[in-house]
Amino acid sequence: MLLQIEQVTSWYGKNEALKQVSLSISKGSCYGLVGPNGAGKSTLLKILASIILDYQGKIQIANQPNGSQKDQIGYVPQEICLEQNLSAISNLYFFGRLYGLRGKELRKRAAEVLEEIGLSERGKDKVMKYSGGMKRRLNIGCALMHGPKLIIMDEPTVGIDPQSRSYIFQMIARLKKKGCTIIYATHYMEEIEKLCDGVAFIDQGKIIEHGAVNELLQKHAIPSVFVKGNQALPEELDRFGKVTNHHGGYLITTNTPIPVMEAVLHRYQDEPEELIQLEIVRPRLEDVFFSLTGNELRDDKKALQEQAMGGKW
Ligand SMILES: Nc1ncnc2c1ncn2[C@@H]1O[C@H](COP(=O)(O)OP(=O)(O)OP(=O)(O)O)[C@@H](O)[C@H]1O
Repeated sequence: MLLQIEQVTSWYGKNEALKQVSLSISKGSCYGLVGPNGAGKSTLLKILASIILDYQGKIQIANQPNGSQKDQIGYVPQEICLEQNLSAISNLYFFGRLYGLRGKELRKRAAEVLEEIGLSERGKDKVMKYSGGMKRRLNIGCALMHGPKLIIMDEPTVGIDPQSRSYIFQMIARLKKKGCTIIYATHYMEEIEKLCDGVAFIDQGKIIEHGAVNELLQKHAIPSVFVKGNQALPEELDRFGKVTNHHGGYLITTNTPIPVMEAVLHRYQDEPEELIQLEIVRPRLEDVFFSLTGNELRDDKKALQEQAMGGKW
């Protein structure tokens, strides 16, 4: 394990923002932290990054005594934290100096990071001329200057275009390949499915479930078979699972999709042209969250997506 979080509890005044949070995160993994607004994600990440120092519990990075983790961690805050009047290179120099880099070493590292975030050609431009996506990438770059082994990203894809999102995903894959560990907080389940090996669901300051993404899908969510056609459904399908109307067809929620599909194919064998669609619908992490909490991840999902994408998701 690279990181052990044990029984971490934290307050803002009387508001208990984190309640006995415990997690183990292995080296070289990308670990997702998902939860609705106000769940406690940012608070946990700020504690890990030593921005919030007042908490109860224990945080241990492998081979580091408790409390000396700062240099091992790169923190990408939710808000863009850049000096708009300076160039990308100057911003990188600033963060590099904070971590003790100087002279040749500082310049070399800034050039490497610019390359890594795909901004080498624009390094001398002022940040104010950058698009939202470029600023996000530079925001990440600043956290990479000191070569941390644990990188904490707090919703790094909010407000960016699809190309920059995809670029950030590729960066994360490269960082993982180099052996870095990433903790990635987001509202977007599809990002977790794409990027993460493990995930923790957090709600009202508590971890409500955690584990490998595939295991959680298997444990909590049931696949379905979608059938659309001009024949009535075979009656025996009722015994395989719940049948609901869905998009002009039927959805049979079942742990045994193959016999369901066989029964449907049997029904249509003499008139196959009458069968319009037959497919297994795999469960999504969104379904797992819903089955655990009874809530959608976000009531304001659409609003935030629209804000993020300027209407285009
Ligand atoms: N600076 C603060 N002062 C007082 N309360 C705060 C502060 N920051 C967060 N909180 C409260 O702590 C709880 C956890 O907030 P936190 O920002 O960690 O959640 P989050 O999951 O990151 O939410 P979001 O997705 O909206 O960023 C919420 O009830 C929030 O209102």
